[in-house]
Amino acid sequence: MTHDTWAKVQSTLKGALGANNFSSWIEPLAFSDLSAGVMTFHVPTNFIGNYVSQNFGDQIIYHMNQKGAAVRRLEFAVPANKASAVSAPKTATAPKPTATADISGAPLDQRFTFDTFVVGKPNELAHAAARRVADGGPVTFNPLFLYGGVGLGKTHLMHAIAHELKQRSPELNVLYLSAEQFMYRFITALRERKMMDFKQLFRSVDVLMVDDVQFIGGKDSTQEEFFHTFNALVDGQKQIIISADRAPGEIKDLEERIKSRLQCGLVVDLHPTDYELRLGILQSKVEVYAAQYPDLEIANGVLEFLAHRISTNVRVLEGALTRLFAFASLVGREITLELTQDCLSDVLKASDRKVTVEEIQRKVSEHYNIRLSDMIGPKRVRNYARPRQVAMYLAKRMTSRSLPEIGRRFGGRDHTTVMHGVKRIEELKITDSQIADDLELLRRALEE
Ligand SMILES: Nc1ncnc2c1ncn2[C@@H]1O[C@H](COP(=O)(O)OP(=O)(O)OP(=O)(O)O)[C@@H](O)[C@H]1O
Repeated sequence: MTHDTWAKVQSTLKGALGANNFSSWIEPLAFSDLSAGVMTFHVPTNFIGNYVSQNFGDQIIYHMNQKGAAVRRLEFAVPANKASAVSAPKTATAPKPTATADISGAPLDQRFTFDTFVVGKPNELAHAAARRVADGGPVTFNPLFLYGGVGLGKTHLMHAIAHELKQRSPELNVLYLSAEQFMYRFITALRERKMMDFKQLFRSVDVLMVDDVQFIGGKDSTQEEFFHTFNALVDGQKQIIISADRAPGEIKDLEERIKSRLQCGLVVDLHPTDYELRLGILQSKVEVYAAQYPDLEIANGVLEFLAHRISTNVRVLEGALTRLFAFASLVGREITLELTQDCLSDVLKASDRKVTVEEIQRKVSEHYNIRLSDMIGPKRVRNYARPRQVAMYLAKRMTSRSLPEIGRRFGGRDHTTVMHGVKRIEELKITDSQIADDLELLRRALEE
C-alpha cells in the first residue's frame, strides 16, 4: 500500500519538480519502510539524503499525507554495503518537518558568510544593509527587503546575516526558511489542526528570514497568515528579512496590504554583476580551489575571459569554475584558454552575449576612425593592422568563434595570422596603456 502511495507521490513530484530535478534527486530514493510516521529511504550517498531532506523534504511529507499516508518525518540511510564507501555519517535525518514539532528552519550553508561575499558596485548597498542588520542592536529598518535576479547573492547575504547574528548572540532565535517552506508548514499545521502552535512558533522568533517571497503570490491563505506573522513580529520589534526576485510592488498576485508592508523598511536591490565584480568573485573562488588542487596552474587571461563571457549570474560562473578545475585535474593539464573553451563550450555558448565578429569590426573601425573595408582588406600599414589585431583579439575573447572562423571574417586570413594578432595584443595590453584603455572602452561599448 505504502509503495503504491509513494509511486503516486513520485509522479506528482515529477510534475512539480521537473524531469531534471526528479531524475537527479527523487529517482535515486529507494523507499524502505514507513512506521510510526517515520518514512525511511535508502539513498546511494549521504549527500543525496541531505539534499533531498533540505530541499524536498516538506513536499514529500505533504504529498504523502495528501494521499492518505501519515508521515511526520523522513529518514535517509545509506545501505550498509554502500556506507563503507562514504565517509559521512550513516544516516541523514530530515529537519523535523511538522511546523508544530520544532522551530528549525532550513539549514544554513556554511560557505555563505560575509567573508566569502565579494563586494562590488552592483551589490555594495545590499551588502551594507545586510551588515547593518547583522550587527544587531535596535531594529532600524524593518523589514530589510533584498531583491534581484537569479543567482546574484540574496540567499548568500541572508545566510551571512544569520551566521553573524548567531555568532554574536547565540541565544537569539533566528529562523531562516523559504517562502515555500513557510507555506508547507502552514498547510501541515492547518491539516493537523495545530494552528495555535504554528502561530506561537513563528511569533516566538527574534529574527525571521523568508527567502523567495514571490512564491506566495496567488496563494491567498498563505499570504493571509504571512501578513499576520509579519505584523506580530514587527509589533514586537523583531527583525524581519525578506528576499524576492523583484521589488515588492512588482510581485504578481500579492495583496496590496502586504506589498505596502514590505516596502515599509529598507528595500535594496542587487544589480546584475559587472565585469569587475565577476572577476573579483572568480579570483576569490580560485583561492579556495588553489588549496584544493595545489598542482593545478591557471594561465593568465582565463579568469578575465570567463568574467567577460559569462555574465548571466554568479551561480553559473561558479559552476563553470568548478567544472573547469575538476576537468583540468582529471586530465592533469594547466588551465589554459583553449582548455577552458573546450571544457565549457556549452556554457559559453548559452551565455554568449551574441556579440558578433561583425559588430566588433564595426565598433573597432569607428573607434580608430578607419573604414571597415580597410580593416578587413589586405593593406598591412600599421594604421590598419593594429586596429585589425585589436578586433581579432576582441573576437577571440568575446565570441565563441574559432581562429579559422575569425580569419575567414577578416578577408579570408589564415588562422595563424589571427593567432599572431591575438598574441600581439595580449603583449601590448601589458606594456601599452593606450591599447589597454582602448580595449577596455571597446569591451564596455560592445557589452552594452
Ligand atoms: N558577491 C558574491 N560573492 C561571492 N559569491 C557570490 C556573490 N554573489 C553570489 N555568490 C554566489 O553565487 C551563488 C548564488 O547565490 P545565491 O544563492 O545567494 O543567489 P540568489 O540571489 O539567492 O539566487 P536565487 O534567486 O536563485 O535564489 C552562491 O553560491 C553564492 O555564494
